[in-house]
Amino acid sequence: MVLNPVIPKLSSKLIVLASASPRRLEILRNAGLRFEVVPSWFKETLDKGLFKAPHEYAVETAKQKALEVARRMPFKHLKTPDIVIGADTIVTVDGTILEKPVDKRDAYRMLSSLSGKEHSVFTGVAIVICHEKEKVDYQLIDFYEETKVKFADLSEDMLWEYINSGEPMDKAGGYGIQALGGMLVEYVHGDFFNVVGFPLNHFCKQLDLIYNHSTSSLDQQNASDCLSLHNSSPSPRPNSLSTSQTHHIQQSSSCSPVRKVGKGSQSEVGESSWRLLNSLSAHTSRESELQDETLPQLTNRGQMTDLGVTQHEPSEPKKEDLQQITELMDGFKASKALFTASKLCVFDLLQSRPGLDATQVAQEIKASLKGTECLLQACVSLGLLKSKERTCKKPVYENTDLATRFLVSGSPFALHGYIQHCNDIVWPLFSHLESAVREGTNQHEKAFGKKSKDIFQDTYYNSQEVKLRFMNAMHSIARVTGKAVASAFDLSSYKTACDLGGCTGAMAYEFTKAHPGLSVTVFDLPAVVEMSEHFQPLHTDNRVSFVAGDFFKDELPKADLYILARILHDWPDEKVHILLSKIADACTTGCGLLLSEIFLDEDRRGPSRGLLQALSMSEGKQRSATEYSLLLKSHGFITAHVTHTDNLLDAMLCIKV
Ligand SMILES: C[S@@+](CC[C@H](N)C(=O)[O-])C[C@H]1O[C@@H](n2cnc3c(N)ncnc32)[C@H](O)[C@@H]1O
Repeated sequence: MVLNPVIPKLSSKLIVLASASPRRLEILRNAGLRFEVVPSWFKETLDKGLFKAPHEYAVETAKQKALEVARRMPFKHLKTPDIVIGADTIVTVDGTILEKPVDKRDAYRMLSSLSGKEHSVFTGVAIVICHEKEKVDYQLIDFYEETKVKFADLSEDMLWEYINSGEPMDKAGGYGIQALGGMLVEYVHGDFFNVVGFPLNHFCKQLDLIYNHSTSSLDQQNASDCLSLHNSSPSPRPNSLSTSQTHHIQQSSSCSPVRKVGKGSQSEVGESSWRLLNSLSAHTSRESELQDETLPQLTNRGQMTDLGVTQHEPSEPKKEDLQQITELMDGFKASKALFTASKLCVFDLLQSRPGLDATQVAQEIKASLKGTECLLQACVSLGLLKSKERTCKKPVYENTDLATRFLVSGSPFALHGYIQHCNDIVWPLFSHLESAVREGTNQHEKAFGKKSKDIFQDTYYNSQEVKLRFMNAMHSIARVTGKAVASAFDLSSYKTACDLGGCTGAMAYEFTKAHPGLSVTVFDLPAVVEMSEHFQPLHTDNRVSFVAGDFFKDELPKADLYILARILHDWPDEKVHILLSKIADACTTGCGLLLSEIFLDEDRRGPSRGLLQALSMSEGKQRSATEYSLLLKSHGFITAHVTHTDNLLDAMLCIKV
């Protein structure tokens, strides 16, 4: 087994799979590789027409997926991976590339084009090796594998039975060879795993080449690559990797989708190309962001020895490390300054009257001059306000674009309501965080002087004022996130939807805007529905209606799509099962369930927004996409698509089978 000798060398490395495909995950796990899963946010929208051959498209997509994760992690996850693996599988038949079907009709189109014919399955793989010094450098190895598959003649009945099983939806070419789709296949020529989604054998050969055929450690090797490549034009890879196969080392500053690949048969290891991608460096400090990206990076070669890094005096703390730690220590001060300025309506005031000085602002918000000056200056430092100095006069203030967009209460994306909720509810809970951690219980009694079993009924809807504030908070977040969630999937086959716990209807309105054929019933507690008319948008074509009820107890409105946006994280598994079984009972086969939440990374190391929110949660918990998928699967829903919307919420579309 080629992979085995490599594994010990990889055990200390942070290896990341930039793919949410459970099949790839299983293939690599079964091979004994230890890795984290961080699904790529790269959208598979490259123009296929730009590529001379289909495999070039798959390789480029794999590369962009892996690079997106490699570049995101140092910022979003605050850690740099050692290796990121990206992959993309496509099916080609008669010169057409087939990816994942978007709906049943698309699945039918794909499968009928494969019926009775031989087709090719290509998986492009990219291995990105990251080197973190003052900034992060990347090396890229990419390759692809082709497998030929022949389908039997498929009758209409067979086709539809397979489509209705739900299996085709998240698979390239619309079939899964490892499950029911295996019954459609007459023969396979080449690597079977390649058809499942990952060419394991070719990948192992690549790892072997990288880690076992090096004459020195990879780090050392990479360091010398960095130096030589920074100063030279494209050159062959140094001896350790220059076997009889062809390797291309290029100093590449372009992400051009059309690129040269070594000549050779599809399964030859020599197909891979090596590149040092300086221009794609992720910078770890603000100053380095400002550097000319084309300048060569200085690598202190003197620090490297045969054993790796030499012993040296404890170095001065790095500026960016200090910055990171102080930002964490001061984070609560920044939040509270934002909450206070928002509560005192500073941003609304400066929107209607830009150019006021501190004395005028203090008068208007009825606060002390000293305190107001400090608050305004802090807001300038946080990028929320701009100040203009006037000769011999006091500075005057106005909103930045960020404040105008999100902090002015009348703006379409105003987060004013949510900020007040953070100030009035989340902040007191976090001030008892130590007790929450010690006791493992919610701190409602300490924070608000009363126990809470059901946070909605016992805390949020206890008084009209608190209820409206909570609804305002939900409304503002839904308006910011709603469009991305509503347009994440093709929902054209659904006519009626029910937004369970849809609150003010803000999310429902986004769904009707994004899908002209869809009507949405918002189902929420009576206390909420009675106030919903206060939040209706001015122009509405009445495709949103409201029904009052309790989704744990009452009958759910009939619909062919159910929406659960930011609902399940509030509840423990027992309650989630009660709700899901009610939804499953209301659904017929083919009904959809759209779930929108923050999905935790599978290794639970991020995103920190979700993990921090979990600290103040009472009954509920945050979950990963796989955990949600499994909960839904136990009620007969299979996951068709998962998407990270690049917004505050992720989304998953599941189908009842
Ligand atoms: C966190 S909010 C999410 C609101 C909305 N889905 C969104 O994304 O903006 C949870 C919603 O669930 C509703 N809810 C809580 N318990 C409920 C129950 N037993 N029956 C119906 N709705 C409920 C709340 O009133 C609230 O509107």
